[in-house]
Order: sequence, then structure tokens, then C-alpha cells
Amino acid sequence: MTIARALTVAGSDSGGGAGIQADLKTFQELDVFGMTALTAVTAQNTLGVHGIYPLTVEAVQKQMDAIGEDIGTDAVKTGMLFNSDIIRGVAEKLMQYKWEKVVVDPVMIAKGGSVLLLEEAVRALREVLMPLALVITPNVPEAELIAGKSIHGLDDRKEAARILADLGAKNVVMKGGHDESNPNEVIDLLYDGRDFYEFSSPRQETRHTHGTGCTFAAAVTAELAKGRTVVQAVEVAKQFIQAAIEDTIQLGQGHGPTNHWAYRRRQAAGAGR
Ligand SMILES: Nc1ncnc2c1ncn2[C@@H]1O[C@H](COP(=O)(O)OP(=O)(O)OP(=O)(O)O)[C@@H](O)[C@H]1O
Ligand SMILES: Cc1ncc(COP(=O)(O)O)c(N)n1
Repeated sequence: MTIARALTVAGSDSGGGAGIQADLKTFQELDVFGMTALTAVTAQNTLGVHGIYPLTVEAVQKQMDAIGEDIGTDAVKTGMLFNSDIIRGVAEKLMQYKWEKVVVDPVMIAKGGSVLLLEEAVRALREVLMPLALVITPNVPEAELIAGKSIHGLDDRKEAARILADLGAKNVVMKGGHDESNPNEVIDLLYDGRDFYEFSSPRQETRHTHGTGCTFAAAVTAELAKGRTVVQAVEVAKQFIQAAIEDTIQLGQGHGPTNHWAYRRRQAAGAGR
């Protein structure tokens, strides 16, 4: 039996809703064998981030070597990278192993405001990592910072997507969760350097959205690992995150995690009809 493989290079969320925990759960639910290279450990729950403990560049690179020299991978996702040294170290390994299906989720700030990417690292993200990205998945504040442009509504998002593509990302998915210009819908916008594609869903009224960004990007990565096109992968990821947000599981006292089982259960229920 052959199985698609995916590697996530990201931080650990002890609360299980975001970071490598969200990525592994998503890979598993989409029938992809998940592997990890940890960049940092966070002490985190639904109320916020209570501690950040970054790993050394050597530790991150050794983990990537362990995968590259033995198991290999069909796609790679990057999440919380924390500082410019880690970004440069990760970029070096992506090039060494010629991993080309690379999804960069430019994680910067956690829900409660904690900094998951130091300010000094934004330049390295822009200059070193973005040119290696097959897909980059910024939310609105991340896109504003990378593109150096304020964003209000869909036209601004399109303009920012063009700027990000000019920085080297082959495909840009501008996520719409933070775009409050449309109160009824969440539109994720894909730009492939030529055309725009819109993926829309009803906006859910919920505070249980911790880890939506990680989960969405992990689903894109899993589908790419299985050989889907970028458009197909984003389509599945949108359905996956919509199900995970709708079928809420209500854990913790703050921003709770999403439901990583929901998509598979819906598929199974649909197949049984
Ligand atoms: N209220 C919502 N209703 C439906 N879908 C949503 C909602 N909020 C976010 N999403 C979806 O979740 C994914 C992540 O979107 P968002 O723009 O919030 O990214 P993010 O800010 O990186 O995530 P997070 O808020 O977890 O940090 C996108 O696919 C988006 O469409
Ligand atoms: C370790 C870690 N990585 C990423 C995020 C952001 O998660 P998201 O933007 O998906 O809510 C997080 N809160 N913790």
C-alpha cells in the first residue's frame, strides 16, 4: 500500500487546537501520513499563550534531515517559525531536499495577541521563504504586514495578493476570516499569478476558531501530497475547515479548537445515504 506523506515544520500547541497538533490531526483525517519538525514548544490553551520555548536551528534542521534522509515527503507545510534564524535554516533544508510542494502559513500573531513570529523575522519570511512557496496562506493582518498595504475588502485583498505573488509565492490564498467587510460570508481568495478564484462559505457566529488557519493550510498540504492541483486542494480545505467550525466541540473557557473529525464524518454520512 502506498500512502501520501506530509511534513509539518511548526510549533507545538499544548492545547491541541493549533500548531503541529492541528496539522497532524488534519493529515490523519485526510488519509495522509503525517510527520513533524518542531520549531518551538508553546504552553497554550484556549485562553492564550502562556510560554514560548523556541528550539535551536540545529534541532529543527536535524528533524528535517531525519525525514529527508529516510522517509521522504510528498508535501511540506510551514507554520510558526518564530525567528529569522529558524526561517533561514528551514529554507536551506527545503532547497537541499528539493521539496517543491511547500505550503507556507505565515503565522505571526496568536488570537490573544502573543507574538509567534518576531518582527526581525518578517524580512527573512519575505525574502527567503516566500520564493520557495508553492502556496502561501496569509490571513488579512499577515497579508497587510507582508505586502505593506492596508486591506479593506475584496479589491484590496486582490491587490495584496498580486504583491505577494510578485514576492515569489506561486499561489496566494488570502483567507477571509478577518475580512469583516462581508458579515454573512467568508471568502477565501486564491490567486495563481494569473486568475482569481473565490471560495465562499456562510460566516459562522462562533468564538471556537482557534487553529482555523493551521487546519486550513494543513488540509491544503494533505491534498497536494495526494497529487491534487492547488485549486482542488483549496476546495477540499475550505470544506474541511467549514465542517470543523460548524460542528463545534466547545472545549475550554476561551477560543476553543475546531472539530477535526467533522469533515470525515460528513463524508461517511454522505456515502451512506
Ligand atoms: N467565522 C467563520 N466562519 C466560517 N469560516 C471561517 C470563519 N473564520 C475563519 N474561517 C475560515 O477559516 C480559515 C482561516 O481563516 P482566518 O482568516 O481566520 O485565518 P487565521 O487568522 O490564520 O486563523 P486564526 O483566526 O485561527 O488565527 C479560512 O479558510 C476561513 O475561510
Ligand atoms: C504553535 C502555534 N502555531 C500556530 C498558531 C496560530 O494558529 P491559527 O492561526 O491557526 O489559529 C498558534 N496559536 N500556535
